[in-house]
Amino acid sequence: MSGVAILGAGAFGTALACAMSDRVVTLWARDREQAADIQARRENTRRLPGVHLRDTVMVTSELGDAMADTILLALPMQKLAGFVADHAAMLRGRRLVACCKGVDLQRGIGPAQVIEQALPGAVTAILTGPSFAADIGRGLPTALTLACADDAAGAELQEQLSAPALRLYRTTDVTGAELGGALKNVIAIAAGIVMGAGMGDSARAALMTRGFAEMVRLAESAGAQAETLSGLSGFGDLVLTCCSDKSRNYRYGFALGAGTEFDTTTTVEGAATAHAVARLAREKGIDMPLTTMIAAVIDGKVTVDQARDALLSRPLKEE
Ligand SMILES: NC(=O)C1=CN([C@@H]2O[C@H](COP(=O)(O)OP(=O)(O)OC[C@H]3O[C@@H](n4cnc5c(N)ncnc54)[C@H](OP(=O)(O)O)[C@@H]3O)[C@@H](O)[C@H]2O)C=CC1
Ligand SMILES: O=C(CO)COP(=O)(O)O
Repeated sequence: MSGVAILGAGAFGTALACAMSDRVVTLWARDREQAADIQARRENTRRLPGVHLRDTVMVTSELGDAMADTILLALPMQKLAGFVADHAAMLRGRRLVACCKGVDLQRGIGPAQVIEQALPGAVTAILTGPSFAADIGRGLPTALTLACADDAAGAELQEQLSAPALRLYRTTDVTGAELGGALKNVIAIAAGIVMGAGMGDSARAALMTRGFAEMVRLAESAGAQAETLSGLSGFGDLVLTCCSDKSRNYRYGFALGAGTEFDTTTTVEGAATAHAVARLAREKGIDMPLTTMIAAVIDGKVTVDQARDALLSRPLKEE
């Protein structure tokens, strides 16, 4: 057994399958009809329409047929714990690369720890960084971070998962990489709110900068290195997601700011993560005013105007 399998045929899993289709790669969808449809049409019309899958991408709904030595888990963050617990026997002994961005709401931990709790001793890694599925799927150049605490295993994964248009950088700072990816989604919601409410580009730049300060503060308190947050998985993804309406987190925030409807079935990782992180910040005594305010706006506990006024009237301080 060798090779790569991607579990989760959402937008990102499908895009990664496209990027790695210079070799045979397996894509697993939980829905039998959807798997058959993607396999026959060579297109995931539900999650990534308009992107063609080469014949080297094998699509299946049989999990047993999607087992390889390296497994990419491309599921929403809040579904990861249940999935790895349900399929622990099948996943044991494989290298597991989490591709999701977020903090588990119930457990207050990131994807690597979620996997390690279900599968103690597993080789786990994180694949994260600035990358819209639509861009990757179209073969546009993308650079991502591959984080693995075991540097030798990380180097092997870096070689194995790099592809012609997908350039992977490596780090052993798993906590920094996963917190960068998780927290930038919360700030992207905030950036969307700012733009949706018409507060302007300058306000967005201020918010991104102060949001980045919060990201570094929390990550350092969790043992991460500040430089990791300045890399692709933190700063890189923050810029991408706060400045593009291709981002679902940004679009969700925009709808909150503009007071318009938003499709609640859309995957918006920053919403649950805002609550998980606001709780962590409270417990650890870390000052995270933006994240805390975003969680309150999402819950409808404060309005966008109240949030703006409260943030602007905080005591003046050094930068
Ligand atoms: N889209 C993007 O541009 C990027 C996304 N990511 C990250 O990738 C992760 C996945 O996002 P994305 O692919 O976009 O999300 P999508 O909403 O496009 O797809 C989610 C996928 O997960 C499947 N799924 C949901 N719940 C379960 C479950 N319990 N068991 C098995 N499969 C399940 C869905 O299946 P079904 O269709 O049957 O509901 C669907 O295939 C997120 O953490 C996101 O932050 C990272 C970088 C870029
Ligand atoms: O993480 C992403 C880009 O790097 C995708 O962002 P959204 O989940 O907000 O669409």
